[in-house]
Amino acid sequence: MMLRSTQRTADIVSTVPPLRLVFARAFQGGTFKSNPQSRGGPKRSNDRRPSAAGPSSGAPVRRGLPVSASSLYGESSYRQEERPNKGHHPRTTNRQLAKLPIAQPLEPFTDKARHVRHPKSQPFTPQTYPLPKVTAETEALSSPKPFDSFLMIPKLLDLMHQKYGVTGKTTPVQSLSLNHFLPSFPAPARVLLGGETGSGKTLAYLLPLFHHLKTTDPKGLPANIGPFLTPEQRKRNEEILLPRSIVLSPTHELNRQSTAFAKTLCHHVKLSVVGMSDTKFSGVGYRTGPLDVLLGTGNSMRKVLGLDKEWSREEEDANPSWMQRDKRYWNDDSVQRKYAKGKQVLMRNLDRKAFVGVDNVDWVIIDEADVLLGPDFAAETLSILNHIHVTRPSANFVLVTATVPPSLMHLLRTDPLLSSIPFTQLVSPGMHKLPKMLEARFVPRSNSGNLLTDVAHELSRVIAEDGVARRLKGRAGEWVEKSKIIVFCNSDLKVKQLSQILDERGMSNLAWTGDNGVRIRGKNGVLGTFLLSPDSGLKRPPKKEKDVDEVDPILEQVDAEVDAILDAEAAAEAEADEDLSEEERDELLSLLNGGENSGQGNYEVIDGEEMLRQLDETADDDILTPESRLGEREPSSKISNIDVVSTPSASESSEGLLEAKTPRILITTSLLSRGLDFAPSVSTVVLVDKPKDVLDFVHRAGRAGRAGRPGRVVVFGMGDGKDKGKSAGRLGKGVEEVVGQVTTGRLHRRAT
Ligand SMILES: Nc1ncnc2c1ncn2[C@@H]1O[C@H](COP(=O)(O)OP(=O)(O)OP(=O)(O)O)[C@@H](O)[C@H]1O
Repeated sequence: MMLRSTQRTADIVSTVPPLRLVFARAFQGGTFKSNPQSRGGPKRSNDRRPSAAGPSSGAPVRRGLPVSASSLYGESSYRQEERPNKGHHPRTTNRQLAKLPIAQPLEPFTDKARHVRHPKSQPFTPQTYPLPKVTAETEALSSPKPFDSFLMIPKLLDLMHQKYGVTGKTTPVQSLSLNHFLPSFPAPARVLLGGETGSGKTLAYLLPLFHHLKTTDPKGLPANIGPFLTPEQRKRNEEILLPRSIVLSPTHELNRQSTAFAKTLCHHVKLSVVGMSDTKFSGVGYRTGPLDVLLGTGNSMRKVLGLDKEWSREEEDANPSWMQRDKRYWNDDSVQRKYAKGKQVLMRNLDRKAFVGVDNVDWVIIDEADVLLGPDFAAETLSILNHIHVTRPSANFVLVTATVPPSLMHLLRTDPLLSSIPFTQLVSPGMHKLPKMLEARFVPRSNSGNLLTDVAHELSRVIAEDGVARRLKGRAGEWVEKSKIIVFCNSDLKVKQLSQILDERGMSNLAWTGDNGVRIRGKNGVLGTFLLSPDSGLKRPPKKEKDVDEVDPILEQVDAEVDAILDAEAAAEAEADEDLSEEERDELLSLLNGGENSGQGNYEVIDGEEMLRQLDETADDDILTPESRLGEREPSSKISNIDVVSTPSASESSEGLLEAKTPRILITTSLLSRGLDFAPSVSTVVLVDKPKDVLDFVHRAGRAGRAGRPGRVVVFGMGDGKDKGKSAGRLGKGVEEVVGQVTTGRLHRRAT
């Protein structure tokens, strides 16, 4: 009897994974021994039928079963009628016992053993999901057209004419999007909008969004916004913010830039926009009632929607960023009264941990969808989509991306919500290609072995090269802004190390990492000097024109004042961008030459043409073009009057003089590789470390060469230098071939 009972216990223990684990662990140490043969034998361990041969016929023996184990399952765990012989078992004699095989000791419990018994499921091998073929129809739909070929509202059309001129044309991805959404579209929309970096995807989703928000007939509006509100709706309007559209971005920097751009456009078309510009969400806290567009990162959106249960009031209170911002005003008696109501709303919402209702949401735009629906963020993003879908099943979803990895396509086909309505893929023919005007340059590892010194050296060359080009253009009557460079590293530590090296060389730079103070305060700050201004090309709207749907003017004023203070702080961090004055230059020259009258200096002021001429004389004519000669030259011992090329010895003495200049070099990580629209002055992207994969490469490189402008990407530590100066055409081909097949893994050599 005891034997049968222990047999079953051991069988259960050995086959049901969690139990087996518990028991194996509990009995490790020697008291419990089981015979492994019994598990692999013909009698299936989960087979509850009694053996016809009876309990003693070849049944393995378990010796030393602790009392606790038998009492745990006990005899009562068997129903009486299931027992063989209805519970009457012949007593096992000592002789019978002696004939039974001796139990073999159980193999010690190891991870390996566990792995063998429960092999992990096969790793996910993504299928490849080819992008839609570029057909004659796609070509036609994506061909650039004048903006007035689409039936958008006149105010939007005016804006486009202002920005890109009356002869301006849409980009391919904008044509695809406008053709699909205007004047009407099959609702609810499920659209995947794809185009290469810098191809104008922001407008490709904002134009149809604004058009439809603006043209929706007020009678057809959700009840909370319509003119005839019930008392409940009125109450809800007073309690909570009710956006009609939501735009999600992966980073605060991108969110702030998109918000600034959307606000600029909305000043003209009269739509209300709120961006959760803070790393927390003070911008939303005060506000209630209808709103047209709410922008935020996935995380902040989850918080304001009340989906982030982890978030606590204490955490918010402890955060100095928004508390400082608020206290600055609330400690002032005269304004305190004015904001009492706003404060009340904020505090109440903080307590109930939900600021935003989805009752009116008609549009959800997911920018950089391959990140937000990628392995790291998919769960959070899907929780937002599901939350909205429950209340607003008719909401339109638009996914925007420059790269479509198979994991995204897989999700679109397998996720219950996303697969419920197939996504229409509006993908521009240039998708998965590098921008046409991007030149690639490979810098092999130097023998010195000091990568960061090599990088500093290369940066000097790039600055000198751009300086000469700028000077030559200036002579031809074209004013060109000083060029800027973005350097991507793989770690914050390397960003800081490189920044230090450049500081030591007197090369003013901005190191931007996740823990950057300005970033945490909720501003892009001095980073703004690298970004394209949101209102570039647009006339400023008249001051008195106030947005009709805009929120409380007092709160707007608060925002404006806060912005002014934060801007002033940012400005203090970055002094004005000016050329060296005559005086400064002379001083610098004197320093570099070891003192005014030392007579030992090798430095002089030369202009760009002279620099080119001198370089021409020394360069190897067979290999290099006049432009690339600059790049091949050792750091100059001259100071051009355009840009300063510093050497270590120069930098030591000139440090103080140069550091006040606005940084022309931005050093960062992949944090800034997504979506940000950098100013045309950003001529070059430098990749210090190998990007994580080819997608990462495409996005980093794509910060230059935007909107059809020329740009260059300098890749360190790859190639043998022979690829120098090769155009992006060949490079792009490689990228195109592999980019759609990458989920994770190493960067493909061919793609770089
Ligand atoms: N029709 C157009 N004509 C000329 N320039 C345009 C047009 N549409 C957009 N641009 C410009 O192209 C630049 C890049 O636009 P945008 O930032 O939207 O690119 P993107 O495709 O979103 O890039 P990324 O993939 O890096 O996010 C912007 O400076 C924008 O002003």
